[in-house]
Amino acid sequence: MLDLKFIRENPGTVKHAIEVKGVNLDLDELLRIDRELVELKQRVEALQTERNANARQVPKATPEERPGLIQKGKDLAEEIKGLEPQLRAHEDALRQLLLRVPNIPHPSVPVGQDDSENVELRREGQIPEFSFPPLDHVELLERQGWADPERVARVSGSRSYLLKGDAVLLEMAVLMFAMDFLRGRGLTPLSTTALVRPETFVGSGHFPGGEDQVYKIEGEELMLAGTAEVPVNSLYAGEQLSYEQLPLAYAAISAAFRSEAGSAGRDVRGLIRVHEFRKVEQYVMTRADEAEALRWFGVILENAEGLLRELELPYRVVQNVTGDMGAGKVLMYDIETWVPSEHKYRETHSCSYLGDWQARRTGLRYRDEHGKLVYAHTLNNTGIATPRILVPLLENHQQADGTIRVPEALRPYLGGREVLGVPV
Ligand SMILES: Nc1ncnc2c1ncn2[C@@H]1O[C@H](COS(=O)(=O)NC(=O)[C@@H](N)CO)[C@@H](O)[C@H]1O
Repeated sequence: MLDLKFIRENPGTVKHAIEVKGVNLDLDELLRIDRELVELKQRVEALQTERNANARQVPKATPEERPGLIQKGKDLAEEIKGLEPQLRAHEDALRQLLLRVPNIPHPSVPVGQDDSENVELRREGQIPEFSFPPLDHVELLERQGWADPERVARVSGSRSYLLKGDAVLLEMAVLMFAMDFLRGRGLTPLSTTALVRPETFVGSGHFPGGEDQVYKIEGEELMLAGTAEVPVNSLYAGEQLSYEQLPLAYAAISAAFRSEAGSAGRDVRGLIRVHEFRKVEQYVMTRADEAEALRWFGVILENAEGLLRELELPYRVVQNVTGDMGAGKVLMYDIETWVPSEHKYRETHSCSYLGDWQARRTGLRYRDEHGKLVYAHTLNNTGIATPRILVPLLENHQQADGTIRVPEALRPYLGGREVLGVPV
C-alpha cells in the first residue's frame, strides 16, 4: 500500500506504475472517492461543530427558546447519523482500492510485459559436459527406486510427489544445510506453520488478487500459505518497534502450498511444480532507508548465490521487468539454476525489495532516532525450496552409472557419503 498523501501528490507517477506493471486499477476513481470522502468528513465536522455550539446555547436559553434549540440539536444529530453509512461505504471503497495500488518500481527496473523479457545480469558456474547421455530427474529417481509417482498420484492426485530412500535424506540434507548456511550468515532460524489467517495474505500483498493460488479450508478462517513470507511478514503486525531492534533477519522453514491455478499443462511431470513443497525463506525487516534496504537486497541475493555455489550448481541472475515483478515490488531479481534435461535455466529463487508497501498493510512501524513513528521496509528471497532444487541437483551431479555425486558441502549432512544411489 502507498501513502495516500503520496498518491494525491504524485498521480502521474502512480499511474505510470499501474501501467507498466499491468495492474487493473482506475486511479481517477480512487482519487474521486478520496475527494468525496474528504468532503463528507468536512460536512460531518461542520455539523458536529454546529451541534456543539447549539448545545452550549441550551443552558443559557430562555424557556421559550429552549425547545427550539433542543429540536435543532436533535435534527443535527439525525443529519450526522444519516451521513454515517455513506462515510463508511466511502472508507471501505477507498481502502479496497488503496490495497490494489502497486508500488513504484526502482528506476533500474526495465519496462516489460512478462518473464520472457527479464534481463540476464550474469551467469555463474560451469554448465556440465556429460560424457554419456544424461538422464532427466524423473528417470534418475525412477532408476534408483527413489520415487513412486503412480502410487502417490492415487493418493494425492496431480502435482504431488513422494521421495524414497536416499532421495529423502538428500532433501532433508539440502534443507538442513540451507538453514545452517543462513544461520552462519546471521539470519535467525524460524520454523513456521503454513496455516494462517486471511489478513496475513493482505499483509504480504498476495491478496487482493492471488486468492485463486491459495488453498482454503472448509469452515475454517485459516488458509494454507504458499510461502513462509506470509506468516513471517505478519509476525509483528501492528507493533511499534524501536529502531535498535531493526534489522530483523530470518531464515524461516515451512511447508508451502499452492493451487498452481493457471499453470495447467506446465511442468506436469516431476518435481518442478507441485502443490505442497518445503522452503527455507529469507525474510528481512529494515529501517526506512532505501540505501540500507538495497544493501540487504544484495545480502539475501548473495546468500542464495552462496548456497548454489556450495551445491556446485550453475545458475544465472536475471532482473525481473515491471510486468513480471508483481504489485508490491520495488526491485526483483530471480535466480535461475541450470537444468540439463531442459537445456535451460529454471527459476529456483526470487529476491524482492518492497519498500514500506508491505509494512503499511501490516501496520509494522518503528520509532526512529528522533522518536518519529515510521513504517519499516521489507525484503524476501528464497533460501532453498525443495523438491524443485532437487531437479538441478540430481541432473547436474548425475554420473554415468546413474548414481549421484554429493557436493562437498552436503556430505556432512549425509554421513560423509560422496555418492548416493547404486550403479544402475
Ligand atoms: N509449485 C511449486 N512447486 C515447487 N516449488 C515451487 C513452487 N512454487 C514456487 N516454488 C519454489 O519457491 C520459490 C519461491 O517462490 S516465489 O513465489 O517465486 N517467491 C516467494 O515465494 C518469495 N517469498 C521468495 O521465496 C520458487 O523460486 C521455487 O523455487
